[in-house]
Amino acid sequence: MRIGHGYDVHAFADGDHVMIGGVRIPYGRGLAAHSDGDVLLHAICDALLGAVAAGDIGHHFPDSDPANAGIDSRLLLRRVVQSVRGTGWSLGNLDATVIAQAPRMAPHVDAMRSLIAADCAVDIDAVNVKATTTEGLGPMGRGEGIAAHAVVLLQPLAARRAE
Ligand SMILES: Nc1ccn([C@@H]2O[C@H](COP(=O)(O)O)[C@@H](O)[C@H]2O)c(=O)n1
Ligand SMILES: C[C@@]1(CO)OP(=O)(O)OP(=O)(O)OC[C@H]1O
Repeated sequence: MRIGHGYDVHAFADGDHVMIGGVRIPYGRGLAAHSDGDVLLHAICDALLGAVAAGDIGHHFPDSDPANAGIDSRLLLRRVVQSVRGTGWSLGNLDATVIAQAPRMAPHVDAMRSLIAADCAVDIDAVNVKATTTEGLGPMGRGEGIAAHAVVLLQPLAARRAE
């Protein structure tokens, strides 16, 4: 087994929606980023890369590369999943936490889980997404941005086939 952790944060900027877990959530602000700013998917990518000691998302998809400008983070996640599988590991399960005072994540959590599970080629039961405010404390509590943590457990590809 291999374990990995990922963390990402993006500041709010002008806009009318945020992309979180592949879901477009209408909101009075957007997230500043080179890509679509999907902080949850970025944290998951980093957790997956961390689990196979392959660095981080910025190493594989630099924000200096125009090809990544405005890119759909689901594409990045699928590429990371392929790369992880190439090393002989596959996702066992993942658990993630979105830290945001607003907008509300709860109505969108099942849609996020479904998209993430599809991109990681696992059952939805292997994917948990939860959200918390910081009760108004700190930068997220002041509504300056959104952060996300993700933890993944990988299993050998052979073990998965044997299940
Ligand atoms: N952006 C958020 C933050 C939290 N939730 C949900 O609200 C519940 C209470 O959150 P706490 O701040 O007290 O941890 C919790 O069940 C969260 O799922 C949310 O939907 N969106
Ligand atoms: C995803 C990338 C690449 O478009 O850019 P951002 O959207 O700015 O996101 P960040 O979390 O800073 O991570 C890595 C980047 O290289």
